[in-house]
Amino acid sequence: MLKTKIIVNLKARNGKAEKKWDRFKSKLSIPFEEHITLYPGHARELAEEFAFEAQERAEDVLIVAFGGDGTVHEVIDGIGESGYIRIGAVPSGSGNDFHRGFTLFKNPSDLEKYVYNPTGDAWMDLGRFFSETGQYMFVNSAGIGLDAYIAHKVNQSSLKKAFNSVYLGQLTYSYFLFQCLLKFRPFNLTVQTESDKMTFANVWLATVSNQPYFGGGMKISPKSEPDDGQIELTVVHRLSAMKLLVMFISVFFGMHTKMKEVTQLTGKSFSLTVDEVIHRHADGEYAGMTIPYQETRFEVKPARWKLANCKKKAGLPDQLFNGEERMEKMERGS
Ligand SMILES: Nc1ncnc2c1ncn2[C@@H]1O[C@H](COP(=O)(O)OP(=O)(O)OP(=O)(O)O)[C@@H](O)[C@H]1O
Repeated sequence: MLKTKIIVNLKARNGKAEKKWDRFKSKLSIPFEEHITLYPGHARELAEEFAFEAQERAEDVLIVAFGGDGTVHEVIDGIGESGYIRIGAVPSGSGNDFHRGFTLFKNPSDLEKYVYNPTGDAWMDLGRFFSETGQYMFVNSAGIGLDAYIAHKVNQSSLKKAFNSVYLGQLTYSYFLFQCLLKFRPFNLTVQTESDKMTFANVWLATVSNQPYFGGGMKISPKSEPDDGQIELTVVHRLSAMKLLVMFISVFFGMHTKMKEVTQLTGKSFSLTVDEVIHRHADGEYAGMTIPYQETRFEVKPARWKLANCKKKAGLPDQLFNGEERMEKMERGS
């Protein structure tokens, strides 16, 4: 039976995760370790420690992130590139975009079945970005502009709690969209791809996606596949505040891609340079501000973490090689 460690953020969904955890735990009959996070960043530290232990013991371990996107982000950041760790998740946050883009454990019995018979694991890509002010990773998406500004306001606000208390957590982002729209000033953007350089005027947001969803269920990047070794850049530019609102509504259905003001590119890296001080985010968490005319380089790291219980066909044949061999193969480009 696979060793199982569950990292639980009781503070997720403004504390509502606690009740869910009590119910979930009471129905589990497999042996597992429970690790409650005590402060922001604790999930990352725990995951790092578990990955280190697994490496030392050459032992496969399942780490389940019980929380929202922030908790999953920390856990995946913490494990580094360990080939011994499989990541699972139980959606218990407000937005839960991770859980829309990746397979998860919907209930205790899903988890138990997997632990008795751990099949269907698949290597998933990781996004990273680098700038003068720091280095960040992302599992779902990262970006510059209005989306980052909204994410920052949402995370700071006590209204998130109010929405969560009436089970409308995923509407928080939409609510703040209206507010931030009035304050935010579009910027100019230069994008350097692997083969091309392009400029965009009056940009509202530039988002880099590893999976389709962001902002609590908006399908911003319908083509994104988290195991294809590529990332997608979405640039929303040259449109009025009113049309931007229409675009955000159409995003829920993935229809915005037909608008001429929405440009989508696929690649392995994108260097973005803006002419203003603009908010950035990584998986919906504040990730510093841009420095005007200094680039932020986004890139994909293919097959860097292993998703448990993956229901879709994996991009890489996981069964064929272990973590170290996998890294060697990738470095050799095979
Ligand atoms: N004991 C704790 N006290 C305070 N904050 C914590 C604690 N444990 C974890 N956190 C922080 O809680 C934050 C929010 O968690 P998480 O993102 O999982 O839930 P959420 O915000 O409700 O969901 P989502 O991100 O899906 O909208 C994370 O940034 C995490 O670092």
